[in-house]
Amino acid sequence: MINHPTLYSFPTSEKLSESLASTIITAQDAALKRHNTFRIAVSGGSLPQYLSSPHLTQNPSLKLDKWEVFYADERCVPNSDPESNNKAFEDKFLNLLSADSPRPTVHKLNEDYLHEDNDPSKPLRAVEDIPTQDISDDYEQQLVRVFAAKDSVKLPIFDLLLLGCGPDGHTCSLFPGHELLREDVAWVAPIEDSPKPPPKRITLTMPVVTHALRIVFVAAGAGKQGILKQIFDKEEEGLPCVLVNKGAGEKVAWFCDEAATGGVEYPVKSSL
Ligand SMILES: O=C(O)[C@H](O)[C@@H](O)[C@H](O)[C@H](O)COP(=O)(O)O
Repeated sequence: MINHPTLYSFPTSEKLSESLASTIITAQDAALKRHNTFRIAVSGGSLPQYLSSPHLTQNPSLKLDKWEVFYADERCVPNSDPESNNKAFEDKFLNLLSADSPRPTVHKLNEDYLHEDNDPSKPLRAVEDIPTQDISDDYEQQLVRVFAAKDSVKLPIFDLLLLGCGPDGHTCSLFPGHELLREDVAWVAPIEDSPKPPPKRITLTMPVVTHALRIVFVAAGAGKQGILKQIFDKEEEGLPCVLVNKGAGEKVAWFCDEAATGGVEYPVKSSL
C-alpha cells in the first residue's frame, strides 16, 4: 500500500512508548545528518505522557542540544498554567531528563501578550481581550527565525510532528468544518472559538502539517475506536485527521493500541 499512512496497533502502552522513542531517535539522527538540527513540534492532550517513558527520557542517543521544539498548537494561557501544552511538555518530558542532560531549545508562546498593555508586570487580560492574532504572529516569527524567512521558504519543513487526534477527528487546533482548515498563507494561525476548551489557541496550519517530513499521531484507548474507524475505514471527508492522512500519505504513521484499533478494518501492524 504505497502512499497510505501506516497504522500501528501495539499490544501495550509500554510497547507504544518504546516504539515512539525509537521513531523519535531515528528522526532525530536523520535530521542531524541532514542539517545538524532537529526541528520537532509536539501537541498537547494525552500526547506528552507518551514522552515520559525512560525509553525516551533516559535514551543515551538523545542529542537534545540540537533540538528546536515547537508546539503544534498551544492554548493562550500562561506557560505554567495547567492548561498549557508547554506545562505538559515540561512535566512529562523536560523535568524527567537526568540532571546533567542538555536541555532543548523550546519555543514558547510569548506570555507578554497575555498581560494588559503586553506588559508582564501588569495583570493578566480578561479572556475576551487576549490578542490571539498578535500571539500567533509572534509565534510564526519564532518559526521564521528557525526555518528562514517566509519569502525564501514557502513552508517550513518540520523533521517530525507528534500529533494527537480528538474524538471529533481534530488535530492540532484544526477542527472539523472550521474555516481555519482553508488557511493557506499563514504558518501559524489563531483560533478564537475552539470547541475544545480553552477557546483561544494558536495552531500550525494544515499546509505546514502536511509539509512535515514525518508525522506521527498517537491515539490510544477504547475512546479512540469510533473516530479511528471514521478516519481509516470511512475516510470521512473533511475530518482534519483525514486531510492529514490524504495530504501527507506515507509520511504519516499512527501509533495506537489494540483498544483503539479494535474493529478497524484498515490493515494494522503490531510492531515497527
Ligand atoms: O492542545 C490540544 O488540545 C491538542 O494539541 C489537541 O489537538 C489534542 O492533541 C487532541 O485533542 C487529542 O487529545 P487527547 O490525546 O487528549 O485525546
